Amino acid sequence: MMRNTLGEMEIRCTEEDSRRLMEYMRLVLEKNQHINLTSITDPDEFILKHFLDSAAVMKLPEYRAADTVLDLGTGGGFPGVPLAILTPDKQFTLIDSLQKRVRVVEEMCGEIALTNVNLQHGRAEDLGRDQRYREQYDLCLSRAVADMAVLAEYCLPFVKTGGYFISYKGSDIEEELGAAKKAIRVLGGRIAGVEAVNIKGLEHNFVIIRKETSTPGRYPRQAGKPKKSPIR
Ligand SMILES: C[S@@+](CC[C@H](N)C(=O)[O-])C[C@H]1O[C@@H](n2cnc3c(N)ncnc32)[C@H](O)[C@@H]1O
Repeated sequence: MMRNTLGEMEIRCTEEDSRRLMEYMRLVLEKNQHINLTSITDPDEFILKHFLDSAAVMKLPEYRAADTVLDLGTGGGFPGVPLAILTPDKQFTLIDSLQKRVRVVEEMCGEIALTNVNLQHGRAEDLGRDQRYREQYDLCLSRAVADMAVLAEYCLPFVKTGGYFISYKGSDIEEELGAAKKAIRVLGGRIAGVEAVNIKGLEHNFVIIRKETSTPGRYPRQAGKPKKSPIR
């Protein structure tokens, strides 16, 4: 079902890619018994919500154009790991603030011999001020991490001017997006578009933000602050 659906979405998935994705699912479900990586344990649902949903971004030109991709708040490796499997020509950095998850995802990537992924433990607010990460990426992705205004402060500092931040959001985003407009602008971004996707009845939106100007040096604020008092 996975390869057929990816084919319908015009996303290339070789037999080897498919084998690796299935092995990654097996590993996640196995590790999930000891450390919380996902609430989804049914294989069909896992394929839909973790693999197909993650891969849907591949049809966007802003994704295709990127060489370096950051996944902020990757959790069990989503969307970063499936994307790294399906687009081996891109370099991925996967960040999460929970060290145990980072270690396990790193181990699982090793087991499926993924060479285009780097795992980094840390909070967005700290790494976004670190010159090794700040404004180094063509594209930053994030799924299910925070509200849009908070997410803009987590993600935009990592993006090069001229690059993009794409957020995976649900179907109802107007209010959230309206409340994030100021934050996006202040951090150097501009909403370039919202792309609706429907994968086998699963509806969501990609919010596409272009980084127009460099993020002012005072952002991101110290750890905890963006969530506690989002820029409004
Ligand atoms: C609900 S999980 C989503 C995981 C994954 N992106 C997915 O869609 O399945 C949110 C993740 O974001 C991480 N996170 C939350 N705040 C963060 C921050 N400020 N910096 C880095 N990671 C953060 C959490 O540790 C958690 O693993």
